[in-house]
Amino acid sequence: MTEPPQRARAEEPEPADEADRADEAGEAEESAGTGEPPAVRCTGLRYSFGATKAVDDLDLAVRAGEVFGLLGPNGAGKTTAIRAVTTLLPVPAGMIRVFGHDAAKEKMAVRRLLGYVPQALSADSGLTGRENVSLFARVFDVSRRERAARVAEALEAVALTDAADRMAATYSGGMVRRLELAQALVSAPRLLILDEPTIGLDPIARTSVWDRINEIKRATGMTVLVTTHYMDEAEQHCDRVALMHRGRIRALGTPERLKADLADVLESPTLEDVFRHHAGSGLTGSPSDNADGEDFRDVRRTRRTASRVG
Ligand SMILES: Nc1ncnc2c1ncn2[C@@H]1O[C@H](COP(=O)(O)OP(=O)(O)OP(=O)(O)O)[C@@H](O)[C@H]1O
Repeated sequence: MTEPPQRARAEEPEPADEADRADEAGEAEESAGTGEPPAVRCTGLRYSFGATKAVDDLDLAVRAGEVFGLLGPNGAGKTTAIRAVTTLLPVPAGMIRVFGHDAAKEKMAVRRLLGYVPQALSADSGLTGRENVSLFARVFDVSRRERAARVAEALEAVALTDAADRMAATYSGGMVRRLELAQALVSAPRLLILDEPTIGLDPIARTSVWDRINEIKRATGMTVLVTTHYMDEAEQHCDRVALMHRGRIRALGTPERLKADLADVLESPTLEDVFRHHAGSGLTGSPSDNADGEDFRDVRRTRRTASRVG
């Protein structure tokens, strides 16, 4: 990855016209012909841990059926935002709606619509793959009559049928991640939320996880909301991305559009260049805006060493 020239940080991209802006922000989804509410709508979402504003006035609409990527460095607020969407963090009414249901007022309705793969390990190494998925089927109230078939389908969808009756402790990192996907899929969610689904995986395992996600999305029309540090994955697999920094969305749009917006100031910009432009000193003019000095490359290096499987 090449270093972006300094001038890219000092110049703002050309603003898009209002209609495009609204469309990029997801505001036009209801007039897009489906009449369906967005999969997720956050309106002025705020969440603080004591004095730390983890999410600060976030507006976002994820369209039904898209793969939406939330990108940002450590501490940007991505996990906090998606945990609020899952209802695991309480927020006041009116801030989050999932397929039209208010996350504060209709918590159970929202929970029934989504599958969540957290960043932390959620599979039990002392159970087989099938037992792990069955456990989630029970937790998510999949009827006893349907359970065995749904578990088998979920394992099949992530290509773990052959390994289903082996202990999860014998799985590779990529297989564990696919198992966690199966756990989230067993309740047939309309919205799949994935927090760093490929963290710590080698490139082949990363590809295999994304292949499964894309196939499931094609087969079911499921909406996918994903956080990732991997810009290449976001470019390749996300329909739209939001770049988040210090609790706020700094840019939002298709990867192509965000790069095109920067084309006037940088030759062949990458998504990483776009992020640097928006989250670096370019936004505030203050060099201290990225005072911790950490960028995606640092994050990627750190996370590559992360041990995912126990
Ligand atoms: N349980 C908590 N208690 C106190 N502060 C927290 C807690 N969880 C998150 N924070 C703080 O909130 C901010 C946002 O954290 P969050 O985990 O949402 O970021 P993130 O973008 O998901 O980062 P990462 O990629 O490292 O997971 C950070 O400053 C973090 O230190």
